[in-house]
Amino acid sequence: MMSHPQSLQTLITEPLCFYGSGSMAEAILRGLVNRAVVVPAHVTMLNRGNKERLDYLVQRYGVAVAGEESTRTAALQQAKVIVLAMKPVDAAHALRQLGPTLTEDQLIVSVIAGLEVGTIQHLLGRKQPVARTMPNTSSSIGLGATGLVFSEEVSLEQRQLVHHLFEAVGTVTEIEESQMETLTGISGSGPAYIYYVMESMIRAGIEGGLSAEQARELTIQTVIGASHMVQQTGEEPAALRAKVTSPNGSTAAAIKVFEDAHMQDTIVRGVERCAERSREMGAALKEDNS
Ligand SMILES: NC(=O)C1=CN([C@@H]2O[C@H](COP(=O)(O)OP(=O)(O)OC[C@H]3O[C@@H](n4cnc5c(N)ncnc54)[C@H](O)[C@@H]3O)[C@@H](O)[C@H]2O)C=CC1
Ligand SMILES: O=C(O)[C@@H]1CCC=N1
Repeated sequence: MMSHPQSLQTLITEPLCFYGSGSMAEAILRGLVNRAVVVPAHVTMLNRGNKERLDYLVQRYGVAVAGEESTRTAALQQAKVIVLAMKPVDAAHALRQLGPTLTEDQLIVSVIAGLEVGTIQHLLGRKQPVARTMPNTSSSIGLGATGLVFSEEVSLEQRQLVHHLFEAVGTVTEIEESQMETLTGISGSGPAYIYYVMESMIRAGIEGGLSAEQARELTIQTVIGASHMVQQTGEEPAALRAKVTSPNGSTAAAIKVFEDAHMQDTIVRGVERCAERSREMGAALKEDNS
């Protein structure tokens, strides 16, 4: 079941700590702050010592930051929810260090691709409550799509809190953990595929003589219109495509070029490869002894 953003947001008052403050952490933070579901002063952002980045986050969002080793430890200890938002390669070391400092009511929310609930608990060295999520960067404008799995240690209140967090920035789909990599291939990485198509359309527009601005605006409106059509009409994309494609017309000519290049199969293979790569990253983390 997919749950949708709520019009009346619940204010999250529990102290949150983003352990890793890069693109994904900022996308979630921006969505939460824009929707006023968190008190920025109750949110602490950590990184490995990039002070400029932390200064920017303070100025832009009014959050608290912890750049020094001592303040980092204190921020992690005080947080009710710790959002793991570092790159997979940095996660094993960070989790091993974090484990011994945790109390049992602290919730770990991971956004890290491939990192399984069992691996998180193994690296922490304890059966901590864990929510494994796969959001995407569209969370920053409230249009994210987040996949979600809970460990059995997560309480009802903690489940609700995680739903509130991610429903504030988009839709939430609770799934089985075995489906997480496929979901990553669709919605976690999916924005990049759409940008890739948009880049190609804009390039073709410019090469055909439109101004860069015209090509960009026409492409944006076309992508917005097409996705809203699928959502609002409830029709299948294939049926909507058929309505655009007059027999022997210009669209049919374009689709023929795509089919000759096996584009659909290529996209399916890309999604499958993304899922496989997430599994590879998860396996590497399982074996990481750093
Ligand atoms: N960018 C995206 O579209 C999505 C990313 N993700 C996941 O989000 C995670 C982060 O990705 P990005 O934000 O793109 O990476 P990023 O490179 O922009 O940010 C990573 C952050 O982690 C910090 N960090 C690393 N090790 C640390 C440590 N030991 N202590 C404190 N801070 C530490 C870095 O300083 C940096 O602030 C990844 O695991 C990725 O799988 C998930 C969904 C979508
Ligand atoms: O490329 C990555 O590894 C992350 C996971 C989903 C989107 N970006």
